[in-house]
Amino acid sequence: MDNDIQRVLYSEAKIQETCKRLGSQLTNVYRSKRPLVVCVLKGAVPFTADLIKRMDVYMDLDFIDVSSYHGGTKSSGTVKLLKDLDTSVAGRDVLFVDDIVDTGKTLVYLQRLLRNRGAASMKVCTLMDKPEARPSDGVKADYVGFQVPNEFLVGYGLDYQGKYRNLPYVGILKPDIYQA
Ligand SMILES: O=P(O)(O)OC[C@H]1O[C@H](OP(=O)(O)OP(=O)(O)O)[C@H](O)[C@@H]1O
Ligand SMILES: Nc1nc2[nH]cnc2c(=O)[nH]1
Repeated sequence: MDNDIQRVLYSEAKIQETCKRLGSQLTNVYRSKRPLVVCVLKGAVPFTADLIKRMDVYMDLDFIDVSSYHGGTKSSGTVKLLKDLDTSVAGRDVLFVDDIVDTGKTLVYLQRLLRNRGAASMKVCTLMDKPEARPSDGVKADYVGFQVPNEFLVGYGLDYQGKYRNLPYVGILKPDIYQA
């Protein structure tokens, strides 16, 4: 897989350092609460796994699966709910964990869905934020690892046609991979 990567943007060590920083920030925020951590499948799996180990709080963990990217590099614009939570969110302090906020459509969809179910609070922690991909008055993440350039990224959960999620770092693919 390494041969398909043109440039590494965030190394494994840098990502782990960032998980540690975000984890201690979130420990302070949720110290006296018991948050419901919602991992947004599938891309957020590696980040969620590393982040929650750095959060020294009592918490519950659940998973929701939504999708708007269908094998390519562009959002279809329509977010679909593929798997719902198992937990009731009424009165809960919800922390969404995602790998990237890009156009923000996924987040808008998720916040609307859970607001209607009576969550007490909703915050968003994302490893990567691509603010250039949405209007300046668009949705905002509360806790951000890296502000990333407006490019299509892979690795550490992020896929291209289902591949590269298991790379331990985040990078940019060589252009010929898209043409292959
Ligand atoms: O801000 P947006 O433009 O909505 O993009 C962000 C979403 O896109 C990716 O998920 P995707 O829909 O590709 O599903 P996946 O995590 O299963 O790959 C990523 O994991 C985010 O959830
Ligand atoms: N693989 C991948 N998926 C995304 N979903 C939203 N933005 C991205 C991105 O830059 N790369």
